Formats: sequence, structure tokens, C-alpha cells
Amino acid sequence: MLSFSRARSQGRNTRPLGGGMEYLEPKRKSNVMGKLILVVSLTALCIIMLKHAPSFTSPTAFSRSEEGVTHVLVTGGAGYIGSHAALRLLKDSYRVTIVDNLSRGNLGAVKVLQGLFPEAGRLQFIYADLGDAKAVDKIFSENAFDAVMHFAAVAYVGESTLDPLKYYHNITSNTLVVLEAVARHKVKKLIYSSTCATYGEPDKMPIVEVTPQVPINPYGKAKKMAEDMILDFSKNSDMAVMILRYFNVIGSDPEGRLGEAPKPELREHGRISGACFDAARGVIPGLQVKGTDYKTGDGTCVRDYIDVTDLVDAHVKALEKAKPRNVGIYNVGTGKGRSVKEFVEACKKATGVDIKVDFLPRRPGDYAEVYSDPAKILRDLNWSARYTNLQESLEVAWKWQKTHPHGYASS
Ligand SMILES: O=c1ccn([C@@H]2O[C@H](COP(=O)(O)OP(=O)(O)O[C@H]3OC[C@@H](O)[C@H](O)[C@H]3O)[C@@H](O)[C@H]2O)c(=O)[nH]1
Repeated sequence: MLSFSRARSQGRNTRPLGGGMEYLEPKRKSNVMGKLILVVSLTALCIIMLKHAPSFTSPTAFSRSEEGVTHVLVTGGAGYIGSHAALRLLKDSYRVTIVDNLSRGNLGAVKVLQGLFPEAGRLQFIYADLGDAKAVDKIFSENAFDAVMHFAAVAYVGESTLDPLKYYHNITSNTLVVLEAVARHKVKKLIYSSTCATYGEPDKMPIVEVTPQVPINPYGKAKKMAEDMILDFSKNSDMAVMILRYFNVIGSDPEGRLGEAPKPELREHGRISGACFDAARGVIPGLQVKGTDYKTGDGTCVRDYIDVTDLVDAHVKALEKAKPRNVGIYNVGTGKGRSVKEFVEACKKATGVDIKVDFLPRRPGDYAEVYSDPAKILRDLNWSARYTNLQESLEVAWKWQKTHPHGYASS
């Protein structure tokens, strides 16, 4: 654009081409073809950039945080939980920057958010991998984040037993990169997504926050290591830290704007909710219940299913109540355990499909029973789960699934 304005000031002719571009009258006849090719190429480039708008969002509107507006970096904000959190933050008037490498997340989710909050300075998307320390540092240098919500992570228990290094790299090592940037740039608040998987298989239920953490799979171990790094760092830092240990997340935005869209190629590692919906849609022949010989009421694993809307509410409360030089560690669950068989029955009712069920041997890395004691988070953050009807949460999620048979690619 600089050359166009310079040409105009030199008295040469220009005329509009549309799409914010101008055609510059050629100076010498011999260059006509060359210039035409350049203009056509530039126009084509503009069209491509507009088509993939979120990946090319300009960061200029975000160079500094404005007084009174909290700027939150949401890592993994194109993912299932991260996108729901970004939606809630935007709704609550926060300024949001999403960083995602789209390996598990969906650009479609970012596009939905951009459609809902198109105003300049509200939402920025940056395509980057958290393993790239230079890129991460640049992002922190160019933005003034008041808080970081670190969601980005691979999160399949079964996959973690087959490819543990991926988990230590993606979860532990990448969290170190984020933590170093947070420290270097003196970010005031860090909200970390941890998991009930860090407890492993405790002797006593329900799980309280001081229940010993003895993870039994690489996913849980990688998250525990990340927690330890954060806790060690926080001992000599002014930063406010909140570690939220999620139980099993289900459901989707009640207004149907976002949903859970795992990558189809990872289906074999998929979580129970995705598998149920795939079976109900007929994408897979049936649901495989993995393990029927656990020492639980009906022999299948017991989990505490927490609705994603409640989960993101816990994040906002944690963000608001995080205090400098303080660490808060909280279980985020309903306090109620449900077996896989119960889950399948709820899913059949929610979808109205008599899903075919096959019973298979145990999945490596699974623990028999976990459910939370959510008393601490109620006491400290005044949070408790509101969407505790499993079937209703699945009905909401199923609505989105039905209207998005190909995930975000359906929109
Ligand atoms: O197809 C399936 C999927 C899962 N299951 C079973 O359903 C139960 C729940 O498994 P999921 O994979 O949905 O969830 P997990 O309990 O392994 O971990 C989950 O909860 C804690 C979070 O932090 C993790 O990110 C998430 O993966 C397990 O007993 C599992 O074996 C099946 O029987 N069939």
C-alpha cells in the first residue's frame, strides 16, 4: 500500500479495484504485463487471506491492555473446553486472545466466536504451537495479558498409554514454555487446567483436594508434573494461581453455538461422550464399553460428569477471586459418581437411539472409580454445579451434534 500512495503523490493515476485494493496506472509500457500479473496475484492473495480470516487476524488492536478491561490469553481456545471458556469470557466483556495450533481444536469454533464478537479489540486468534518458545515469547511481548487460562493439551487417557512422550511433551514441556513466558512478562494470574487423573486410584471416595496424587497413566502424570512446576514457581512469585482439577467434562453451549468436535482420526482414543454420539449417529457400528470387571456397583468404571457450562463458570469465578501470592487448588465436579453403564443409558435416552453396545476388556490406564468432593470450591469460590442432570446435559450436546454431523465443517 505504501507504494500506491507514493505513486499517487508522484502524480500517477490509480483507480479502485475493490476489496480495498487499487490499480496503479503503469509508468512504462514495457512493464504492463508484469504489473498486471502482480496485481492479479495480490488480489488472489487478498481473497485467500479473507477466506481464512481468523488465521490472519491483525494483532494491532491488542498491543496493550486497556484500563479496566482484563485481557485473557486462552491457550487451546479452539478446543472443546477452551472455546466454551472464550465464549463465556467474551460474554462477560473480557478481551480474549486465543492461541491454538489446531492439532485438536477447530478453526470453526474460532470463526463462530468471531462472528459473535466482531468488534475490533475483543477477540484475537493466533495460530501458534506452545512448543515454539520464541513464538510464545513474541506473543507475550506484543500483548499485555492480565491473565492466562492454560487449556491447551492433548487429553486422551488411552492415547497417553500408547504415546506417553507426546503427553510429556505437549502437557509438561509446553506448560514450562507458557510458565516461563508468564514469569518473564509478569502476568498476574494463571488458571491451570488440571485433572482428576492426577489422583490416580485413591482408596477413599469422594476425592478431596488433599487426597494423595498418585497418577496411574502418562496423562495424569504429565498433568501432575505441570502442577508441580507451577506450584514450585509460585513459591517465589507474586502471581495468583488457580489449579482446577476437572472431572469428566460433558455437554455443550445451551444456545447451540459451540459443541464438542473431536478429530475423527482420533476416534479410537475418544472419550465416552463422543463415542456415544458417534454410535447414535451411526458413524461407528456401536459403543464399546471398555471393562466390565471393575470393583464397582455394575462392574464398569465410575466417573463424575461435569457440564462444560458449569466448568467455565468455575474458571470465571477462579479468575475473579485469584489473589496475588496465593494458590488455590480446586476439584471441579458434581460430587456424584455414575457408571459407564448408567452413562450409556442416559445417552440412549438423550439421543432417542437404541445404541448397540459391545462389552470389551479394560482400557489400559483406566482407574475404577473417581468422583469429587466439591465442598472446597463451594466454600471458597461460591461455585457449585447447576447442570447435574446427566441426560439433560447430553440432550443439549446431542442437539448440536445433530445439527453438526461433520462438526464445525457442517457450518
Ligand atoms: O469408547 C469408550 C470411551 C470410554 N469408555 C470408558 O468410559 C470411561 C470414561 O472414559 P473417558 O475417555 O470418557 O474419560 P477418562 O475418565 O478416561 O478421562 C477424562 O476425564 C478426565 C479428563 O481430565 C480427561 O481429559 C478425560 O479424557 C472410562 O471407563 C472408559 O474406559 C468406554 O467404555 N468406551
